[in-house]
Amino acid sequence: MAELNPQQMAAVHQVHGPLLVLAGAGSGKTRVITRKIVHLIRDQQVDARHVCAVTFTNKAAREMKTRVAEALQGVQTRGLMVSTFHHLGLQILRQEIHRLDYRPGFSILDHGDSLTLIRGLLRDSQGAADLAEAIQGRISRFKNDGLLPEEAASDDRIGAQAAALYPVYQRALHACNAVDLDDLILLPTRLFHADEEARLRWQERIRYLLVDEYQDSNGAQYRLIRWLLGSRHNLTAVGDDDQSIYSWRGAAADNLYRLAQDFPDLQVIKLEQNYRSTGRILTAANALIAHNPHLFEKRLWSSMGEGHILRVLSCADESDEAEQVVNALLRDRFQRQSEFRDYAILYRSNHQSRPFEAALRAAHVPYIVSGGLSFFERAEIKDYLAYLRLLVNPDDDQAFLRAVNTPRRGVGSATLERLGTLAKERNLSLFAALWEEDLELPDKALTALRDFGQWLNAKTDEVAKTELIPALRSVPEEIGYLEYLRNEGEEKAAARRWENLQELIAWIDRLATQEDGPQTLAEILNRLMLFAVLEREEDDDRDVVRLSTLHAAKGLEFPQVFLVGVEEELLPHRNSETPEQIEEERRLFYVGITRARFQLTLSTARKRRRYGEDIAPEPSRFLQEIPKEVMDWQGKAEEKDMDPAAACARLREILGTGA
Ligand SMILES: Nc1ncnc2c1ncn2[C@@H]1O[C@H](COP(=O)(O)OP(=O)(O)OP(=O)(O)O)[C@@H](O)[C@H]1O
Ligand SMILES: [Mg+2]
Repeated sequence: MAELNPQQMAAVHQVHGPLLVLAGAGSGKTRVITRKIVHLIRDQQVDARHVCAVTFTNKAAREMKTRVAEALQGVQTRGLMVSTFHHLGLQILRQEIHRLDYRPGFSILDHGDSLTLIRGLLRDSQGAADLAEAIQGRISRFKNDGLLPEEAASDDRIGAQAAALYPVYQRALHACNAVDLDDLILLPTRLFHADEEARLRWQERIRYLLVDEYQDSNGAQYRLIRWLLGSRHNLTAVGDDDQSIYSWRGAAADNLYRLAQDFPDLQVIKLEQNYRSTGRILTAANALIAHNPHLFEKRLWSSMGEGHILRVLSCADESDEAEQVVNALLRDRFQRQSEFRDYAILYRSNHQSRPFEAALRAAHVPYIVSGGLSFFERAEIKDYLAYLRLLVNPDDDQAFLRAVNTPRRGVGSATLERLGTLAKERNLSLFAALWEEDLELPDKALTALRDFGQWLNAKTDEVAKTELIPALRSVPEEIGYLEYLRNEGEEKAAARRWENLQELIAWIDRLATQEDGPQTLAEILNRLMLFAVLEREEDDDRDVVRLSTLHAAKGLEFPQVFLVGVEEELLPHRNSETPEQIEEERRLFYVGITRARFQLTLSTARKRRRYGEDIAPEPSRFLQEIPKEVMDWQGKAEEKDMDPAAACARLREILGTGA
């Protein structure tokens, strides 16, 4: 247990009862969790299958597993659970979902599929189409707050509509044996509420529960924690109220207070030494966050020396900003002989990555965008996954609708409507309805539909009885997908999309051959859908610069951080109006600053294009909250616009026209 300070040590050694470690960024909270897992298994001889740790991202889970395995060196860790809340929920549902009257092999709907479903339901009750998204958000919010369909209520109009639709939506999901992302947490809580046997089984299994980034857990997750703890109360929660950045997703720092209320014997440990960042970075972070209300005063200190001064690049416009940042990065890398992976470029909103990607590409710098447009949002990937989903769960109506006409099989919308009506009348899935004897359709359409159904049946058989990967590999060929792609677009685009598909299949192959990886198609698909809806699997080993939103950077650290677009409207985001929203934006900035270990560079632009217009943004108000003496503004002097006559003369000079 080397390399733990006395407070960390105390947190690791307090094995029984509820414990909250409440501490600022970089103070070693995540390390406490990792070391505690090791302590439980190695020193306390707890069987690894009784230990469960919850992290905020899959990436963090992978990292933690690796660290634990390194420290345990060969000690048995089979059954150890380290995963996100969603993954934990999925694990529970995989074993128990039949007890909630779903069939095994259920589908997980992504955001888009769930929206389509809601649109369909709204059409029946004549709502405007653009309402669907608002309603989806509100239903998701109910679920995140831990509310069951019968518990949801709201005073405002859209909320009331959402509360009314929630049970209908839930029945529709159930009818196609599907769950949405929020259900991965909510359904286990419903199960544990109603089913004592299942509850006892899981309480017996998970005897030690450790939760990282606790401040961002939501109401549903809190319920799940409570159920899992049972009467043992062996909870280690670590968090930082100053890093709570998901209140829009129903996460409530309230969960911090709730712990104190619900567990009178709660122990609280504070950590104050920061092991990540140099002094000036911490001075900036401390001063900034002091502008927010606090649970208690946290003054982080570091023994790493004062370090570099914070650079602020004042840039002409967004492409200048990208160029300056990439130049600074390359210069720095050359001087320090460091690696690309030491650098991160962080921003508030996804769209801000574009100029940086362009500049990095131009400079031949390898990079990866996290939290960006996912591989899984591509049409060819969704098409193929729709087929796989049907092979596992033919009643997945969303997948059916996608697959039945991709590639086209001559099944028109009139046919599908007929089928849909019959399915609804009889409470059947679309797939089940197509075998109904009195399905009245023109011969050609009926044959096309049933041919498709028969192909699906035969393929499902093949998947069950023969080797999995070859059976999956032949799907695109059997359905004529390459020709379809060629008819859809140019040859080059078709080739690229075909390649994406091959990449996916190769990945599935890798997943299936991994030791303790998923084995059946249902398991593989569940795993893929989790990546697809939550985050992309990332190739962590590559030496690349990381581009990331501030949200997706939580918990990570980098020697060099560029935090770009530190302007009003961007950070704080222009949708933030209330004092509470501004506080959340400040926390987001705090999270960004505290990712940096040795050097932090901030940047602003004097001109930006927005909605086709040039605007002149102001530097973020947050910059004024950072003490001047730790900041060095660069390039501010060139701020003056050139006067037009001088510019003209200069141009003539360059062109050598003299006219
Ligand atoms: N006692 C210690 N001695 C030396 N280094 C430590 C110690 N504790 C933590 N560290 C290192 O400090 C860095 C920050 O630790 P960690 O990521 O656990 O902090 P955290 O509190 O989880 O931060 P965040 O709030 O950003 O999630 C890591 O590089 C970690 O290895
Ligand atoms: Mg952490």
